[in-house]
Amino acid sequence: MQATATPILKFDQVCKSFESKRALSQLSFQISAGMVVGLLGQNGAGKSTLIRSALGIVAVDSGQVQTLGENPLQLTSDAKQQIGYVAQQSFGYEGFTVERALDLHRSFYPDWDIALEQDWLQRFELDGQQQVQRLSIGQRQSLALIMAMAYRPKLLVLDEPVASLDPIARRQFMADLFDLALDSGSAVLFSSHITSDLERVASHVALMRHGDLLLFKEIDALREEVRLIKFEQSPPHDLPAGLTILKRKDCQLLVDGYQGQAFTTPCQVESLNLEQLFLELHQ
Ligand SMILES: Nc1ncnc2c1ncn2[C@@H]1O[C@H](COP(=O)(O)OP(=O)(O)OP(=O)(O)O)[C@@H](O)[C@H]1O
Repeated sequence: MQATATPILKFDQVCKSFESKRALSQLSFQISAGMVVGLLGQNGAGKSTLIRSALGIVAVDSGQVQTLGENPLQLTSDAKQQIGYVAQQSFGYEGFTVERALDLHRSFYPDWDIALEQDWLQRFELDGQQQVQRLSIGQRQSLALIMAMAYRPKLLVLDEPVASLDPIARRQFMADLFDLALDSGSAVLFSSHITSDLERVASHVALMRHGDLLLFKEIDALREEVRLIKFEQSPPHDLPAGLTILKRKDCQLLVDGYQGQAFTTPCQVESLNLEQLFLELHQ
């Protein structure tokens, strides 16, 4: 996938603590148009704080965040019109039917794509006459997704968007996310605990632990370059050039930057899928 050079979201050395608790630690990364970035990390790793900082819901302590080239705490209405956001907890519109809720929501966005809205209503099998408060949690989440996507925002931010969706809706939604990013020149940032979804649709993965960004990497490059090296004895001190150690445990090293380098001591080199990588990093 080609990503243009101008970053849609940029974090530079960003730190954020809540009282003495560190939520973000020296975070730096950039997201450009066409990128679908999956944010992965344990509970409390800092994913929501990162997302909220990007949207100006949370003020960072130090470093710089730029969202669509602006300070997220002072976004212009023009920039706000180009951001779509679905939070972990669902939204209001109680007392409205689905149709009336969409009518109201649509009125805020001049670039609303009615065909896209209708298409998604059908895919999620949402009934326009249904009262919002009678929708199941998954159906509400589906409606929230339509509301965040139908104006084809330049930046779409989703905090665990599919956790409440059934596997069919989830698969469909994740596939469409990718298409949307490609078609509309959008960037997508989403958090998920479902590594298989993330592996299937994300172009990049951002892996967080205790507020640190351990890895921000293209999925294909991750498959190629992250390896678990199992040595017969303690790992040697002088490793081949180009390797970055992600984790050291007993006779094992988890490394990034593997390109077929040869080791001087006997070892076994194993590739990992995303779930295995996640487990290795957290064991
Ligand atoms: N408003 C807040 N006040 C105090 N502490 C907070 C606040 N928001 C987040 N934290 C703390 O910051 C850390 C990161 O939380 P965050 O919600 O960003 O994690 P997360 O990766 O999104 O977790 P989860 O997967 O459970 O949603 C946690 O230790 C959390 O307790």
